[in-house]
Amino acid sequence: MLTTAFVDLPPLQTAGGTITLPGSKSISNRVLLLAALCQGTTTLHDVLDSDDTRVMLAALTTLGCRIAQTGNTVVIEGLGGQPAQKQAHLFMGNAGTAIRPLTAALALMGGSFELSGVPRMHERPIGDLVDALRQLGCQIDYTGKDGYPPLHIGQPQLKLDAPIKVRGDVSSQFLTALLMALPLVAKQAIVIEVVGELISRPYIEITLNLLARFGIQIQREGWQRFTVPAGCQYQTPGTLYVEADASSASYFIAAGAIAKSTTGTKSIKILGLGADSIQGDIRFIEAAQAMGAKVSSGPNWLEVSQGQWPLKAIDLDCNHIPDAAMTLAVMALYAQGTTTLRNIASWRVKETDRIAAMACELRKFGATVVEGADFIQVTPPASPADWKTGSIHTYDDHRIAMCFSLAAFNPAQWPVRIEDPKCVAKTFPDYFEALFSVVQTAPEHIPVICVDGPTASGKGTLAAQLASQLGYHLLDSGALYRITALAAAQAGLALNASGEDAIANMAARLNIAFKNDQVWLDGAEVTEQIRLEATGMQASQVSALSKVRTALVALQHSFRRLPGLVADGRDMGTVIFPDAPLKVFLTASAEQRAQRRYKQLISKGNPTTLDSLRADLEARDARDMSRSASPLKPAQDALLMDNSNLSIEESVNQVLTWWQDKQPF
Ligand SMILES: Nc1ncnc2c1ncn2[C@@H]1O[C@H](COP(=O)(O)OP(=O)(O)OP(=O)(O)O)[C@@H](O)[C@H]1O
Ligand SMILES: Nc1ccn([C@H]2C[C@H](O)[C@@H](COP(=O)(O)O)O2)c(=O)n1
Repeated sequence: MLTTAFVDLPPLQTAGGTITLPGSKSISNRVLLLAALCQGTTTLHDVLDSDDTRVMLAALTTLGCRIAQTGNTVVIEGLGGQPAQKQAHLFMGNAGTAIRPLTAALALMGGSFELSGVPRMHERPIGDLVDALRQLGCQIDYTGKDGYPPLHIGQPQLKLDAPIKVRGDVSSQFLTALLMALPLVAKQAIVIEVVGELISRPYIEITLNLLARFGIQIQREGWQRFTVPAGCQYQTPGTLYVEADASSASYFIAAGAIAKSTTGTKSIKILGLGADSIQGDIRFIEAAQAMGAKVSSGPNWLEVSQGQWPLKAIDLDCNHIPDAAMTLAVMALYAQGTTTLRNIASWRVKETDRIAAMACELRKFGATVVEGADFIQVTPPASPADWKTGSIHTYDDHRIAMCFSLAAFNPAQWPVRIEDPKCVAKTFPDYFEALFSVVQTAPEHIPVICVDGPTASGKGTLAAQLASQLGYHLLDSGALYRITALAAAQAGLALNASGEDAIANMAARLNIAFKNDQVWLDGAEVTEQIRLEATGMQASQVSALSKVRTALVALQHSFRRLPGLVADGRDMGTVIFPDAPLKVFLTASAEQRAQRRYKQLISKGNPTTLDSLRADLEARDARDMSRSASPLKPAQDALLMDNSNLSIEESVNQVLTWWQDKQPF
């Protein structure tokens, strides 16, 4: 997962490949709770691992439920209708799919429970559910603001004869919560009457479908009246597979519709759900098709490619796909004409006020946006020249981060900045990694920051920190020369012109792997070995051989991957990435460098002397600078930085400032 302050998406061009999506949040949290409420053991496969499901799992564990988790498989020993702990404080984060059904279940079972969440959760209404539960005799108090969490739940005095009325026009989760919890107390039939027009009906269908899998057959009259049958009891289905998340699929369906196909790979194939999914957001496919997407499907898969282009504007009631409809709003940027998405009032009470947020962020691209109480209307920029770009504020809302990543396909080829990308952890922690695995762009669009300079100037330290702060890949090109030198020395080759052909041959076929902070050569860990001063000197020797340098070029280019690269070495800016938008030539006095290396080696327990180190590094620099093949020198357009008197933090901040100065946002 990207944990950086922002991620800059380079302009994207094509899409193609196969992706397996994480499990559905709606299904995961429902089945976790149902498995906890019933008697017996349930094994749930492909469960989503995200912030919201962790909130549910933590709450169930606190309530005394025995849960074993291995990867995405969760085995739950049900509580059999009563929590083992009758007193608890449960932190619900910002997980609406956790707090609502848990409130209902705990209020009916009774005890003494505090339910609270993040500040935004305390702004999300729950009053309609509490009102419904109070009709049943549940004891629920607001401990903050009336109508909103946090809540205190006490011991109920249940009266279940009269039909329960619940509002259905603010959130369907209130009805879901009652439907999931009432079987706990259904000694007699219990009737729920929905007041107002029920929104987001497909989510109720998921609830009914999953309840049926757990042995509860709810009787439904239209969308206004639901009966929980007398004497019904949760029964474990034993094993259950969670479908991939249909809302998460919307970003990849949209990418397939917007992007040109990659040559040879015709489309994006999405694994984990098919068009027959039980999730309401699967109907996003129809909306995407109406806009021009070409979609085919089979058991557990979807395949999407560009159909009509430009996309067609639509005017759609989105009540049935409230979450995925946000993706349509970004697709509208690529449509001819004005797209209107209606009946989306529920957006206003989600993770943020999504109508206001979407309007504000879409305007950053030059779109004309009209917003109303329950609709949004998007007219794209008139021509590629009218497109602008921006830094997308994400409001701690995973869907805003994910859907705006699609703006990186803009025809003006602007990069797009997404702030706080880790907010996707709510439902899709590895969203950006997944996106980068199925979208492509020309290498010259992928930014590279080059850091070249002499030995022990701090290149590696600087490059690693830049990469970590920008979420970029890292190329330590010196390590490649060090590994080559080690392999050559181990093979007994002469590290000079007489061994050049053999070493170059070997360099072209190196079997290396970088795993976390470890370096592996031919299945053996060589992390410490390649960092020895002696290996550095040998690396300097083999790096003077031009055939060896040529043999390592393709490998170095292969590190240029989305979303960007920081590369450190001697010839990054001059030879390997001459088109890099930022080249830094880092120096420090020989005295400073010798002292830094001295401290580094002594702290690792490697005895040495300052004088010998200084002599070695000066000899190494002299060879690196004087060789005929790609000598160490600043690129013509490099920015020079002498960090003799700068701290690491100051050096990093200086380069980040230079980098920011080059951005359009
Ligand atoms: N600005 C700085 N101030 C003080 N110490 C620094 C600074 N930058 C780096 N260092 C320290 O100097 C040592 C050498 O840094 P680093 O290994 O990053 O250099 P390098 O240029 O990559 O070396 P080499 O080319 O030999 O791989 C490290 O211990 C690092 O923590
Ligand atoms: N791009 C590069 C990177 C490294 N080398 C050579 C020269 C160095 O002395 C040696 C070890 O590099 P270090 O790990 O100290 O950065 O490898 C090069 O020629 N070109």
